[in-house]
Amino acid sequence: MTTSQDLTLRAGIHSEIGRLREVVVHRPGRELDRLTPDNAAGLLFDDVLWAERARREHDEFAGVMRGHGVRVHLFEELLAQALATDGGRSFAVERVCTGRRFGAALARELRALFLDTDPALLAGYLIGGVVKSDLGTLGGGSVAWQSLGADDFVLAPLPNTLFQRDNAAWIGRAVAVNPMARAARSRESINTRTVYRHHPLFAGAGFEIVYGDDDLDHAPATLEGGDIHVIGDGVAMVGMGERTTPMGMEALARRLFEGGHARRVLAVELPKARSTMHLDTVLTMVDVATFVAYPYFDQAAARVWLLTPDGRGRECHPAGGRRARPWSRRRPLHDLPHPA
Ligand SMILES: NC(=O)NCCC[C@H](N)C(=O)O
Repeated sequence: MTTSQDLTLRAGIHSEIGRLREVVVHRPGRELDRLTPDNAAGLLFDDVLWAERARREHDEFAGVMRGHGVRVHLFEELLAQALATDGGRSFAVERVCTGRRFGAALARELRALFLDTDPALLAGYLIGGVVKSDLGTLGGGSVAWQSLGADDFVLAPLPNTLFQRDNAAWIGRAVAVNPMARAARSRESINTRTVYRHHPLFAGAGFEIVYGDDDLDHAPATLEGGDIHVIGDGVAMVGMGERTTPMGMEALARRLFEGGHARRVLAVELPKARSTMHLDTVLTMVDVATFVAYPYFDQAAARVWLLTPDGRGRECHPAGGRRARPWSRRRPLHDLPHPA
């Protein structure tokens, strides 16, 4: 059960460890059923998941959160509700059905079809993907269509919708709709923007989208929410590694400062490897000055910069030198010394 219809939203994230009141999660859908040994790696999965089991586990998890008084919003429902508005539907359809993605002839037909599709079914298509046989007879003059087999994807599935934290991140009352580093996840932003722009739940929620809510190609200034930790007291920590680049981090920091959403950003360099894909892969904040750390992440070797609203980013060296005295083992991260 979701209460997304209730139009009062307590929106904002002010720390990693405060009380959770509202959460957006995605219940695994058809996109997970569509993972195969052949396409898993391209869709950024190490293996094929047991989708039915994932759904059961998801339902239990959501139930536990509800039991603690958390209002749980299911992303696919939010998307369907946003697509039920005229503005939301045309916003999404225009951006998904482009000539570049499908060729002009098929794009035109898909646009007409999707504008006329039931919102819940369309939300399922936009997340779960579409194979040729889902659509019946289409594409009279389209070579792109004719060249597809019955089981080929017309529209690829987005199985990483599961990782809701990555595509949209809240920092205080600021939202970044993140330009994703991998092509397999880039379409997630269209779905997320559709929800934030067109779902009535967010209409009066008093937040500002500070990054990514446009049709620009932001690469190489990519940014993923798993790299963003809201430490508290106006400080955000951003990992830079395989997915988030220094340019993406700087763009976010500048927008956060301009909007008064943060007073400090700590940028932490991560090894560019899958095992340290995001900051939240290696560090989890569990109390005001306590993190659980991935043991193979060499904290002492990590370079850290402090960015301030004057537009400067300065590397932080703890007293005695970075290697001589690993700050991360002695001080809470939000207590880093100010650079000289
Ligand atoms: N924040 C996270 O832990 N995100 C995990 C993302 C995994 C996903 N398969 C990806 O490669 O993007």
